[in-house]
Amino acid sequence: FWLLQTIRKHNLPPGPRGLPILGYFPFLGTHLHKTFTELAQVHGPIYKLWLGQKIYVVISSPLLAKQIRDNDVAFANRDPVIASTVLTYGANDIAFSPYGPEWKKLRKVFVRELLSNSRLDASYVVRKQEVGKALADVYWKKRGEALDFGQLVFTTISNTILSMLWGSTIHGKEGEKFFSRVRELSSEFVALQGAANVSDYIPGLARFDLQGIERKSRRVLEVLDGIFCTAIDQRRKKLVEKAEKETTKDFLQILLELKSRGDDASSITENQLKGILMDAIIGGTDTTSTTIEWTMAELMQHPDAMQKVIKELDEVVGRSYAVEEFHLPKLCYLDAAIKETFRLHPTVPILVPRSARGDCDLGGYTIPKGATVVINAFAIQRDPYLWDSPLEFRPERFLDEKASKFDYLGTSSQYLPFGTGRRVCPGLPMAERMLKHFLASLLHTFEWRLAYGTQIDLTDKFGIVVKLEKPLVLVPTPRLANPELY
Ligand code: HEM
Repeated sequence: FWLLQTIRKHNLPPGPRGLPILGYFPFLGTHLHKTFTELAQVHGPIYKLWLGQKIYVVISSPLLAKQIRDNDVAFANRDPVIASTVLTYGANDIAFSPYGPEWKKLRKVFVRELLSNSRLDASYVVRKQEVGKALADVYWKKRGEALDFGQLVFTTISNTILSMLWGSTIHGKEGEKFFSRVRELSSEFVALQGAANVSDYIPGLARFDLQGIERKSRRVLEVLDGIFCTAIDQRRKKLVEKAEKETTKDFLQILLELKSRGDDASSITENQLKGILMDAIIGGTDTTSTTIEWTMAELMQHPDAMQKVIKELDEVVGRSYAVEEFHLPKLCYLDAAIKETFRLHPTVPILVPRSARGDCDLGGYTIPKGATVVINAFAIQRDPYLWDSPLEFRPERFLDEKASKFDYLGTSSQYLPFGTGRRVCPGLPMAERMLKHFLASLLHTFEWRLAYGTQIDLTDKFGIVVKLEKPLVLVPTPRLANPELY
């Protein structure tokens, strides 16, 4: 009855038929971004899907994405799946809290206190140290040997983020143990969030938790929470002792200071503090490291483009120096290669779905309150009406003057790897620095070739973050003569 009422009352977009009760759920396939793209070819740039009792509206044109941005507040809610809600302390984080004063406060804290230019300049020392450790490790232990490039990058990026979060809180062997446990759990976290859970679509079944996803999520949360609590306790002790005279505060210290401030405008609860830690670990690690891996795979596949990147590094940095963050603005070809990789392989291809805050109009249709709205960046960024030879890897398309409109803020609705509007990714400045600096360092210090008997395979594997299906196995050979640079 409720369903019929919704259908009758609203001028809903067209869409494919599904099965009774389950809707289109059984037909989604394993690669959601591709299924959504194929459906757009049949049903147009805006269509709806019933998934169980939920309406999904999928957008695949820049014009409609722009309409969403222009009417941003109307689409500024999220509709987290059960796993996301559990794992973020009941959506007490930035990514999943509903649009409103609490979300605004958390986002402001995150952007101003953790990710401002001055904070990021101050934490460069930590990023540089972690990149240095990774390069030294490859140089002394793995040069000339086949290594899993994705694993190297994931470990380094997660260590970098964890060091920025609470690096000076937990030291030595204990720190190493913590880091490796968090790394393992964050992969599980991402898998749970991406799993198709029938409880999300048929709320009446949620209490049975048929696939056990809620139970597993609670287990992962319990372990991560234990780690957070230990880190917080240790950091609190240090604050009380006032034993340290650090010039750089880690993020945890800044967050604890905010928590104890006691004014409503900027103080945060313990759950919100942990929610922010979770966002930085989960939102930042897999996304950034996967982008580095995709860019490397494309460059290995396109030796001409690789040569241009290397030549630029030799000119801008020189073989007697290490890459520093201040070199990054001058590495224009590398920047274009990364932008082109994001276009072809957006790491978060259907972005993080939004939810309509009330009934609203979009493209001549009514989007009912609570409907989930998905922008298919993957489809838009490969649309042959928008891009010349869209399936070709051509960094040059981001070098001419016209290309300057394609920034990472979603200013052009044709290019949206970090989303758009007020919920655009707040981690962007940190992601951009980390990924460019680490990738540039890897390419500057080593020459990479494919391991014997392997080839580049650009097949992707869907999840919230889309990865390479097969590992990229490469052999590094040192390029720089001075061992002190490693
Ligand atoms: C290559 C790296 C990254 C990519 C591709 C990426 C992509 C995205 C996308 C597509 C969204 C959704 C935007 C929208 O709804 O319009 C998002 C949101 C978010 N990202 Fe990122 N991200 C990256 C790195 C990071 C990092 C390093 C952090 C944290 C340190 C981070 C934290 C977040 C948070 C907290 C949100 C939720 C924002 C909100 O709902 O207000 N991300 N990201």
